[in-house]
Amino acid sequence: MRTPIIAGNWKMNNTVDEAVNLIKGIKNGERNADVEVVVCVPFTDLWQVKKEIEGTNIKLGAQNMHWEDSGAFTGEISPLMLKEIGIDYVIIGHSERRQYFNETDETVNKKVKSALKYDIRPIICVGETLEEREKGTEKDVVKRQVKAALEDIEGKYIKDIVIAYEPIWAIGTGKTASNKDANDMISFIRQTVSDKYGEEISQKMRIQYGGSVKPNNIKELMAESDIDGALVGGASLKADDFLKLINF
Ligand SMILES: O=C(CO)COP(=O)(O)O
Repeated sequence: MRTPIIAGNWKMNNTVDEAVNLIKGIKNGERNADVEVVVCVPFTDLWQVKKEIEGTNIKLGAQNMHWEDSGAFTGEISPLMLKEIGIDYVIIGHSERRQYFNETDETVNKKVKSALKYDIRPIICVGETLEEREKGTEKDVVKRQVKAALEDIEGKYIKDIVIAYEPIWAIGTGKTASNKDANDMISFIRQTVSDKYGEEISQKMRIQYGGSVKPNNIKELMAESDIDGALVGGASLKADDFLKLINF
Protein backbone atom coordinates (compact mmCIF):
# COMPACT_ATOMS: atom_id res chain seq x y z
CA MET A 1 0.00 0.00 0.00
CA ARG A 2 1.18 3.49 -0.81
CA THR A 3 1.26 5.99 2.07
CA PRO A 4 -0.87 9.03 1.24
CA ILE A 5 1.15 12.23 0.91
CA ILE A 6 -0.30 15.70 1.46
CA ALA A 7 2.13 18.48 0.59
CA GLY A 8 1.67 22.20 1.03
CA ASN A 9 3.27 24.42 -1.59
CA TRP A 10 3.49 27.81 0.08
CA LYS A 11 4.73 29.39 -3.19
CA MET A 12 6.10 32.93 -2.67
CA ASN A 13 4.33 33.49 0.64
CA ASN A 14 5.39 33.89 4.28
CA THR A 15 8.22 35.89 5.79
CA VAL A 16 10.18 34.05 8.47
CA ASP A 17 7.86 35.30 11.25
CA GLU A 18 4.78 34.29 9.29
CA ALA A 19 6.32 30.93 8.45
CA VAL A 20 7.03 30.20 12.11
CA ASN A 21 3.47 31.08 13.07
CA LEU A 22 2.02 28.85 10.38
CA ILE A 23 4.24 25.87 11.11
CA LYS A 24 3.52 26.17 14.84
CA GLY A 25 -0.19 25.98 14.06
CA ILE A 26 0.35 22.89 11.93
CA LYS A 27 2.65 21.06 14.34
CA ASN A 28 0.44 21.76 17.34
CA GLY A 29 -2.69 20.53 15.59
CA GLU A 30 -3.92 16.97 15.54
CA ARG A 31 -2.55 15.14 12.50
CA ASN A 32 -3.49 11.81 10.96
CA ALA A 33 -0.43 9.64 11.59
CA ASP A 34 -1.08 7.54 8.48
CA VAL A 35 -0.55 10.49 6.16
CA GLU A 36 2.87 11.81 5.17
CA VAL A 37 2.86 15.58 5.61
CA VAL A 38 5.25 17.85 3.72
CA VAL A 39 5.61 21.63 3.70
CA CYS A 40 7.41 23.14 0.71
CA VAL A 41 8.48 26.58 1.82
CA PRO A 42 10.45 29.51 0.37
CA PHE A 43 14.25 29.16 0.60
CA THR A 44 14.46 31.94 3.20
CA ASP A 45 12.11 30.04 5.55
CA LEU A 46 13.82 26.65 5.30
CA TRP A 47 16.21 26.89 8.29
CA GLN A 48 13.65 28.23 10.69
CA VAL A 49 10.93 25.82 9.65
CA LYS A 50 13.42 22.95 9.92
CA LYS A 51 14.06 23.92 13.56
CA GLU A 52 10.35 24.13 14.29
CA ILE A 53 9.54 20.67 12.91
CA GLU A 54 12.35 18.87 14.71
CA GLY A 55 10.97 15.93 16.62
CA THR A 56 7.73 15.85 14.59
CA ASN A 57 6.94 13.70 11.57
CA ILE A 58 6.41 16.74 9.31
CA LYS A 59 8.75 16.68 6.31
CA LEU A 60 10.40 19.69 4.71
CA GLY A 61 10.58 20.55 1.03
CA ALA A 62 11.95 23.29 -1.22
CA GLN A 63 10.12 24.58 -4.29
CA ASN A 64 12.94 24.48 -6.83
CA MET A 65 16.70 24.03 -7.14
CA HIS A 66 19.50 24.16 -9.70
CA TRP A 67 21.01 20.87 -10.91
CA GLU A 68 24.66 21.84 -10.42
CA ASP A 69 26.45 21.58 -7.05
CA SER A 70 27.96 25.06 -7.28
CA GLY A 71 29.18 27.61 -9.79
CA ALA A 72 28.48 30.88 -11.57
CA PHE A 73 24.68 30.73 -11.49
CA THR A 74 23.69 34.01 -9.85
CA GLY A 75 20.54 33.78 -7.81
CA GLU A 76 20.30 29.98 -7.87
CA ILE A 77 20.31 27.45 -5.01
CA SER A 78 22.11 24.11 -5.32
CA PRO A 79 21.14 20.63 -4.11
CA LEU A 80 24.19 20.67 -1.82
CA MET A 81 22.90 23.77 -0.08
CA LEU A 82 19.48 22.20 0.36
CA LYS A 83 20.98 18.95 1.57
CA GLU A 84 22.87 20.85 4.25
CA ILE A 85 19.58 22.16 5.64
CA GLY A 86 18.25 18.62 5.68
CA ILE A 87 15.29 18.90 3.33
CA ASP A 88 13.44 15.73 2.33
CA TYR A 89 11.62 16.84 -0.83
CA VAL A 90 11.93 19.35 -3.65
CA ILE A 91 9.21 20.40 -6.07
CA ILE A 92 10.50 20.26 -9.63
CA GLY A 93 8.90 21.61 -12.77
CA HIS A 94 5.93 23.38 -11.21
CA SER A 95 3.83 24.91 -13.97
CA GLU A 96 4.56 28.39 -12.62
CA ARG A 97 8.27 27.73 -13.14
CA ARG A 98 7.63 26.28 -16.60
CA GLN A 99 5.47 29.29 -17.48
CA TYR A 100 7.43 32.20 -15.97
CA PHE A 101 11.00 30.96 -15.45
CA ASN A 102 11.88 29.01 -18.54
CA GLU A 103 11.74 25.55 -16.96
CA THR A 104 11.73 22.92 -19.70
CA ASP A 105 11.31 19.14 -19.85
CA GLU A 106 15.09 18.98 -20.19
CA THR A 107 15.90 21.07 -17.11
CA VAL A 108 13.28 19.14 -15.15
CA ASN A 109 15.09 15.89 -16.01
CA LYS A 110 18.47 17.35 -14.98
CA LYS A 111 17.03 18.52 -11.66
CA VAL A 112 15.36 15.17 -10.96
CA LYS A 113 18.64 13.33 -11.50
CA SER A 114 20.51 15.79 -9.32
CA ALA A 115 17.94 15.58 -6.49
CA LEU A 116 18.11 11.78 -6.49
CA LYS A 117 21.90 11.93 -6.36
CA TYR A 118 21.59 13.84 -3.09
CA ASP A 119 18.80 11.69 -1.66
CA ILE A 120 16.27 14.46 -2.00
CA ARG A 121 12.90 13.19 -3.17
CA PRO A 122 11.55 15.04 -6.18
CA ILE A 123 7.89 16.00 -6.50
CA ILE A 124 7.64 16.34 -10.27
CA CYS A 125 4.78 18.51 -11.51
CA VAL A 126 3.03 17.82 -14.79
CA GLY A 127 -0.21 19.07 -16.28
CA GLU A 128 -1.89 20.52 -19.33
CA THR A 129 -3.17 24.01 -20.12
CA LEU A 130 -6.85 24.70 -20.73
CA GLU A 131 -6.13 25.09 -24.44
CA GLU A 132 -4.45 21.67 -24.58
CA ARG A 133 -7.40 20.08 -22.79
CA GLU A 134 -9.89 21.75 -25.11
CA LYS A 135 -7.96 20.40 -28.09
CA GLY A 136 -8.03 16.94 -26.53
CA THR A 137 -4.23 16.71 -26.34
CA GLU A 138 -3.94 16.58 -22.53
CA LYS A 139 -2.76 12.98 -22.42
CA ASP A 140 -0.10 13.55 -25.09
CA VAL A 141 1.21 16.54 -23.15
CA VAL A 142 1.30 14.78 -19.79
CA LYS A 143 2.86 11.65 -21.27
CA ARG A 144 5.60 13.74 -22.88
CA GLN A 145 6.29 15.54 -19.59
CA VAL A 146 6.41 12.29 -17.57
CA LYS A 147 8.65 10.47 -20.06
CA ALA A 148 11.03 13.42 -20.33
CA ALA A 149 11.25 13.89 -16.55
CA LEU A 150 12.12 10.20 -16.07
CA GLU A 151 14.58 9.87 -18.92
CA ASP A 152 17.64 7.85 -17.88
CA ILE A 153 16.30 7.34 -14.35
CA GLU A 154 16.74 3.80 -13.02
CA GLY A 155 13.72 1.86 -11.79
CA LYS A 156 15.09 1.58 -8.26
CA TYR A 157 14.42 5.30 -7.79
CA ILE A 158 10.77 5.25 -8.73
CA LYS A 159 9.56 4.55 -5.18
CA ASP A 160 11.30 7.79 -4.08
CA ILE A 161 9.72 9.95 -6.77
CA VAL A 162 6.34 11.64 -6.44
CA ILE A 163 4.48 12.97 -9.45
CA ALA A 164 1.92 15.73 -8.99
CA TYR A 165 -0.69 16.01 -11.71
CA GLU A 166 -1.73 19.66 -11.70
CA PRO A 167 -3.89 20.74 -14.61
CA ILE A 168 -2.87 24.36 -15.08
CA TRP A 169 -6.45 25.55 -15.53
CA ALA A 170 -7.27 24.26 -12.03
CA ILE A 171 -4.47 26.06 -10.18
CA GLY A 172 -5.68 28.96 -8.04
CA THR A 173 -8.88 29.22 -10.03
CA GLY A 174 -11.29 27.42 -7.74
CA LYS A 175 -11.92 24.94 -10.57
CA THR A 176 -10.93 21.39 -9.80
CA ALA A 177 -10.74 18.56 -12.27
CA SER A 178 -13.63 16.22 -11.59
CA ASN A 179 -12.62 13.34 -9.34
CA LYS A 180 -13.06 11.01 -12.26
CA ASP A 181 -10.94 13.08 -14.67
CA ALA A 182 -8.19 13.48 -12.08
CA ASN A 183 -8.18 9.76 -11.33
CA ASP A 184 -8.29 8.91 -15.01
CA MET A 185 -5.20 11.03 -15.75
CA ILE A 186 -3.37 9.73 -12.71
CA SER A 187 -3.97 6.13 -13.71
CA PHE A 188 -2.78 7.07 -17.22
CA ILE A 189 0.43 8.46 -15.65
CA ARG A 190 0.89 5.21 -13.73
CA GLN A 191 0.39 3.27 -16.96
CA THR A 192 3.04 5.42 -18.65
CA VAL A 193 5.44 4.60 -15.81
CA SER A 194 4.46 0.93 -16.03
CA ASP A 195 5.14 0.84 -19.78
CA LYS A 196 8.72 1.83 -19.02
CA TYR A 197 9.46 0.13 -15.69
CA GLY A 198 6.86 -2.60 -15.37
CA GLU A 199 3.73 -2.95 -13.27
CA GLU A 200 5.40 -3.77 -9.95
CA ILE A 201 7.62 -0.68 -9.94
CA SER A 202 4.85 1.60 -11.17
CA GLN A 203 2.67 0.54 -8.24
CA LYS A 204 5.28 1.94 -5.86
CA MET A 205 5.16 5.46 -7.23
CA ARG A 206 2.94 7.97 -5.48
CA ILE A 207 0.96 10.32 -7.67
CA GLN A 208 -0.79 13.38 -6.28
CA TYR A 209 -3.48 15.64 -7.62
CA GLY A 210 -3.08 19.42 -7.36
CA GLY A 211 -5.28 22.37 -8.33
CA SER A 212 -7.78 24.05 -5.98
CA VAL A 213 -7.71 21.24 -3.43
CA LYS A 214 -9.72 22.45 -0.43
CA PRO A 215 -11.12 20.97 2.79
CA ASN A 216 -14.48 20.52 1.05
CA ASN A 217 -13.21 18.42 -1.88
CA ILE A 218 -10.26 16.47 -0.47
CA LYS A 219 -12.29 13.51 0.77
CA GLU A 220 -13.77 12.69 -2.61
CA LEU A 221 -10.43 13.10 -4.38
CA MET A 222 -8.66 10.80 -1.91
CA ALA A 223 -11.39 8.21 -2.26
CA GLU A 224 -10.36 7.63 -5.88
CA SER A 225 -8.35 4.48 -6.54
CA ASP A 226 -5.20 6.01 -8.04
CA ILE A 227 -4.92 9.35 -6.26
CA ASP A 228 -2.26 9.05 -3.54
CA GLY A 229 -2.31 12.56 -2.18
CA ALA A 230 -2.50 16.25 -2.92
CA LEU A 231 -0.18 19.15 -3.67
CA VAL A 232 -1.90 22.16 -2.21
CA GLY A 233 -1.32 25.87 -2.76
CA GLY A 234 -3.84 28.33 -1.28
CA ALA A 235 -5.33 26.00 1.32
CA SER A 236 -1.89 25.20 2.75
CA LEU A 237 -1.44 28.78 3.95
CA LYS A 238 -3.86 28.51 6.86
CA ALA A 239 -3.10 26.00 9.60
CA ASP A 240 -6.78 25.14 10.14
CA ASP A 241 -7.39 24.41 6.47
CA PHE A 242 -4.17 22.44 6.05
CA LEU A 243 -4.96 20.35 9.14
CA LYS A 244 -8.38 19.55 7.65
CA LEU A 245 -6.66 18.36 4.48
CA ILE A 246 -4.25 16.15 6.43
CA ASN A 247 -7.15 14.69 8.38
CA PHE A 248 -9.29 14.08 5.32
O1 LIG B 1 -0.16 24.95 -7.72
C1 LIG B 1 -0.67 24.35 -6.79
C2 LIG B 1 0.14 23.54 -5.87
O2 LIG B 1 1.43 23.36 -6.35
C3 LIG B 1 -2.12 24.42 -6.56
O3 LIG B 1 -2.43 25.66 -6.07
P1 LIG B 1 -3.93 25.93 -5.50
O4 LIG B 1 -4.19 24.84 -4.48
O5 LIG B 1 -3.84 27.30 -4.89
O6 LIG B 1 -4.85 25.84 -6.67
